[in-house]
Amino acid sequence: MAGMVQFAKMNGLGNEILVVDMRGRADFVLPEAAIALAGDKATAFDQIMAIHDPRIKGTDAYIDILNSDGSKAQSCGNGTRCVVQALGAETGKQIFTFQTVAGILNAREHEDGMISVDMGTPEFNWEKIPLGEEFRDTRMIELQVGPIDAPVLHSPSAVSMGNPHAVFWVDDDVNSYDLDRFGPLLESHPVFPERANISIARIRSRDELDLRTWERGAGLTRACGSAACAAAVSAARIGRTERRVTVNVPGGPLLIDWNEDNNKVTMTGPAEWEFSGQLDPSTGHWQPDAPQGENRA
Ligand SMILES: N[C@@H](CCC[C@H](N)C(=O)O)C(=O)O
Repeated sequence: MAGMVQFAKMNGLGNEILVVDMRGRADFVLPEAAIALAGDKATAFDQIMAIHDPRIKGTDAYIDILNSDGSKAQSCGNGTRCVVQALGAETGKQIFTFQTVAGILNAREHEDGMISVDMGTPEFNWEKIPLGEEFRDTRMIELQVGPIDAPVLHSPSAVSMGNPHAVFWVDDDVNSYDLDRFGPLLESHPVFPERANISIARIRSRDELDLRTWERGAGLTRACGSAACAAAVSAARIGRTERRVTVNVPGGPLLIDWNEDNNKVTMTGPAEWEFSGQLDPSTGHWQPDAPQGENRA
């Protein structure tokens, strides 16, 4: 299907997002289009959130998520907030239900502009994360970086928030680790058959964490919402924090709240609009919208 579609360049705490309006169409944003858009400085992004017509009753949209390497992702917390802000501005609605390949997501925009997303139920079973070998206890799995007798990073917690995550715990500054170097090696380690998002986390107190993430399919990012959720539930699971924590990512703070029934992780944070345009979902060719006030033919 030919033709341009509308998009908005947005960000969620510096996690670079393209929200692409695919409603009314049967085609998808193709991986080659994603790679072309990611390679252009003006449209460089971490995730594309492609909004499609709802597939099931009671949902507002189906969302297809692509990483900047063209691969698909099951979940994207920061991108979901961007979709809520974009659709909220269009419709005046504040409450949304989306379907993704990982299931149903409920989200709400608050009066102050902050947006909460229910990121669903964390999965700790090794086969479902998935891990490449059996680990009965995924609170700390056997995996290390560096010399066997003095590892630089070791024993990460593993969890799926719809997408696979490994969280390495450190006691010092998360910025002092060369995540640029370890990230790509760990992302594709055989213990993660579907690759994984790799994070380094420092627990500051029972209600605050610092976090940096190397994202599967996107590399180092300024924020990763699902990783913030993964770190928060993992820290609570090993007994080092409460269930409600602030997670400081390079782009700013996210509030994460894991409910007592263990089936809901609510992430709250901002979303920001940058500019809009039209793009071709099969090639990635794009053009900006005329600035407001200019005469559009
Ligand atoms: N930035 C996202 C997570 C993106 C998906 C990830 N790279 C994957 O492939 O699983 C977020 O905010 O959650």
